[in-house]
Amino acid sequence: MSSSCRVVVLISGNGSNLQAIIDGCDDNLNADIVGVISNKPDAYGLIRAHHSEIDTSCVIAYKNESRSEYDSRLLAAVNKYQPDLIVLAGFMRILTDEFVSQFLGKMINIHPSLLPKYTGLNTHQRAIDAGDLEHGASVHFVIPQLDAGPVILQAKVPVYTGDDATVLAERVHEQEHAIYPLVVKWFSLGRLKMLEGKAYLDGQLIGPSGYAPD
Ligand SMILES: Nc1nc2c(c(=O)[nH]1)N[C@@H](CN(C=O)c1ccc(C(=O)N[C@@H](CCC(=O)O)C(=O)O)cc1)CN2
Ligand SMILES: NCC(=O)N[C@@H]1O[C@H](COP(=O)([O-])[O-])[C@@H](O)[C@H]1O
Repeated sequence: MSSSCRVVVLISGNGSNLQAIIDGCDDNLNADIVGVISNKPDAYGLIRAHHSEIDTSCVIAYKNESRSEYDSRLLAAVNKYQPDLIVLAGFMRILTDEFVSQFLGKMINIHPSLLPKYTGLNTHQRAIDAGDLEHGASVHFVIPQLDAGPVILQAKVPVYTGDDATVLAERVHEQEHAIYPLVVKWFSLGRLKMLEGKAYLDGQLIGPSGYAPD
């Protein structure tokens, strides 16, 4: 059996996606979360990690610290774990090109929209305001350009009349918790790769809207 995939998860908040991946790793013996790093000391995801006896650390931004200086400290904290995969799970900082370039093809993110729609923040309200009938989440490889990396897997949810951002977010979260652990499993089994800026599963090119079974 190949050695386990060493996974480091970066968070900023509640950590429900972290929890889904923790739970998923219990079944997927090929992945092992070796560290959780937060930029916020009060992130509930740190509690979740502690409950699962996962090592945690905080990298808190100093006042007047440049983005590059912060990312240098974050890089040192990440590399202590010697990860095979970095998972951004509600990590709410834009990472510098220098940081991202260290982990091309081994860093993924979950974004609460059907990319390429609604990169950035406040995606649920933007979908509601636009009158969209469907919304969702996307798992993608991380590249320097924000939320622009090749999409790996998407999940769609309906948008109902009367939805507010909180209700829609909860509907999206349910789908996030299903797809993110699956993508981590694919990567940990060596099935998922990023080559020349494109995502491949089992050697097959993944389309712009993510993997779609035949
Ligand atoms: N270089 C990259 N960095 C990050 C990516 C990426 O694709 N490339 N994904 C994001 C995750 N993300 C959306 O999925 C995201 C996170 C944060 C922000 C943002 O505007 N952050 C602000 C601070 C906001 C806050 O503190 O609430 C900032 O960093 O100035 C946008 C999108 C992770 N990083
Ligand atoms: N742009 C990044 C972004 O908005 N990510 C979103 O933050 C939430 C984190 O929830 P969690 O802390 O419960 O996993 C998730 O919905 C994720 O899609």
